[in-house]
Amino acid sequence: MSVIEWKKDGSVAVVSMCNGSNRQNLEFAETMNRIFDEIEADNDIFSLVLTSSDEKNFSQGVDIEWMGGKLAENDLESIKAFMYGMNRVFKRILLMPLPVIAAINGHAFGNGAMLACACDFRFMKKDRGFFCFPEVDINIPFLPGMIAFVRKAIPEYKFNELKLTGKRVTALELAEHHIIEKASDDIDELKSDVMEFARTFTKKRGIFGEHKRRMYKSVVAVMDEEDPEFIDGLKLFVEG
Ligand SMILES: C/C=C/C(=O)SCCNC(=O)CCNC(=O)[C@H](O)C(C)(C)COP(=O)(O)OP(=O)(O)OC[C@H]1O[C@@H](n2cnc3c(N)ncnc32)[C@H](O)[C@@H]1OP(=O)(O)O
Repeated sequence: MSVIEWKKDGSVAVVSMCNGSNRQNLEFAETMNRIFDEIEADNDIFSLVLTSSDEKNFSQGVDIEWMGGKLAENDLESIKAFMYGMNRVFKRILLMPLPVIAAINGHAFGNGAMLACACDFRFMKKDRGFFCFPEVDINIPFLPGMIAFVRKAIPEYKFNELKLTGKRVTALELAEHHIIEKASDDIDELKSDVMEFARTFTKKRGIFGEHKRRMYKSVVAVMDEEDPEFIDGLKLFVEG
């Protein structure tokens, strides 16, 4: 079974991460990029909802165990392919010529939280699930490109707090700072809120894509120009 699946619901593509905690590894990145190819090729799709079928998790971020295994095998190329693959996922969301809406149905940690931040809009349910950047506690620095695109989703004062404390927050706190459109009561309300919002979009791809290209030009430049130094040099952890 695939780690990510998608289906069409009218003009909306619903992409569901379906591998439990949805840890991100090379297979995750390659599958997401393949699904984006399929969605972009279908001109009857006007919005994309990104969610997970798991009861508890949206995505818990990087698959640290997979990465540790690749390091132990000295398979550094797979790690680099994963990092570039995820950057491609983030960049494609930033530039996709249709709205990408995250339905955060559970825990969104690290790269999982970042995945939601790359999206144009976010909704989250409030009864269970935390949003968190734990990197400060697990010795993982953000890539420069990550810092650049998270800033478009989170006000600077709040990003400063979340990034430097590593605190876990719920949908209610995210809604207070307009990081999400709405804190939905439960999974059923989340689904209906997100689908109702997604269906309001029937914008032409040309103009929608051009808006996003101009808005995120400087973010994409950071990803293209500054990230390779850290990925190619595998400067992914900080000691001490
Ligand atoms: C550059 C990028 C780097 C990376 O990506 S690095 C990887 C980063 N990822 C991580 O570090 C993830 C690591 N994973 C974890 O730490 C844990 O795997 C989780 C915290 C994600 C989940 O832990 P669990 O114990 O399975 O969580 P629960 O059972 O869902 O919740 C624990 C308690 O918290 C309550 N709770 C959860 N959400 C809410 C909410 N929104 N409002 C109020 N309470 C909530 C629950 O009910 C429960 O409580 P009760 O223990 O009493 O049953």
